[in-house]
Amino acid sequence: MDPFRITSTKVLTLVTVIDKQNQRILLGYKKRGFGAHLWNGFGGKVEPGETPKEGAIRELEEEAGITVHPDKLQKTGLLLFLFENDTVGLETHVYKAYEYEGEIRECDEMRPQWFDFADIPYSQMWPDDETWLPLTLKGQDPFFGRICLKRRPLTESASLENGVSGLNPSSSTASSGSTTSTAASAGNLSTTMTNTSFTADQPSNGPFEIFDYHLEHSLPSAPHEIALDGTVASYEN
Ligand SMILES: Nc1nc2c([nH]c(=O)n2[C@H]2C[C@H](O)[C@@H](COP(=O)(O)OP(=O)(O)OP(=O)(O)O)O2)c(=O)[nH]1
Repeated sequence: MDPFRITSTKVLTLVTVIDKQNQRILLGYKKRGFGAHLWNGFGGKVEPGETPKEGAIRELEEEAGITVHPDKLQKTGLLLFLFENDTVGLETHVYKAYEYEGEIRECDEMRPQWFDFADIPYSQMWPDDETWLPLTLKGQDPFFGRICLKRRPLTESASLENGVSGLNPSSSTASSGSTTSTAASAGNLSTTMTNTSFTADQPSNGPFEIFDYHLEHSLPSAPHEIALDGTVASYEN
């Protein structure tokens, strides 16, 4: 049985705010919850009745204190995070914004900070970010990614105990997304990697490591459908 086979998805959002002029990106240090102690974009679960874009705008406001007009929020990708032996996939709608309104502020969940493109703290981010965030920054988007994550070996996780909380990704509640048995779309294959392990001196990017990933640059049109093997049949903007 495929340990990355899913039976349902949860819909999440993730927003990166980019200051093009100064070549920097706004990230937030997650203080608690899923992915705690990692730097990440802003986002979370899409609530019932919300579109992913509406959810993304709400989460950005809640977590960073700033507002982005819907027309200024661009879809940069759709990432499907699959966790070993977890039948719930995280269907994550990824957006970017070059303009915002309001004052950036810290909240009890996130501490925002600007990072120069040259100093993005990948070693303290989810391990897959290094595979797709550069595509956003270089404008090589939108993209679709299927990312399979597995827990790091216990010895490594144990040494991370005080660093990153490794919650069961599907243990929290969220609105449910699509589940279908539709066949996969093809798209332009760009990258595939298997069994990447991290050395002891790069341990800080969370309790998970990449087992395998696939990124492609061509996206089918709406509405998307996630297949049980984690591939996507079409795409929603
Ligand atoms: N960059 C990156 N982000 C990820 C990965 N996996 C993953 O779930 N995320 C993002 C998507 C979401 O923005 C966030 C997890 O959402 P969440 O539902 O736990 O968010 P939350 O703790 O803020 O909860 P809530 O506000 O929705 O209640 O982490 C990943 O591998 N890389």
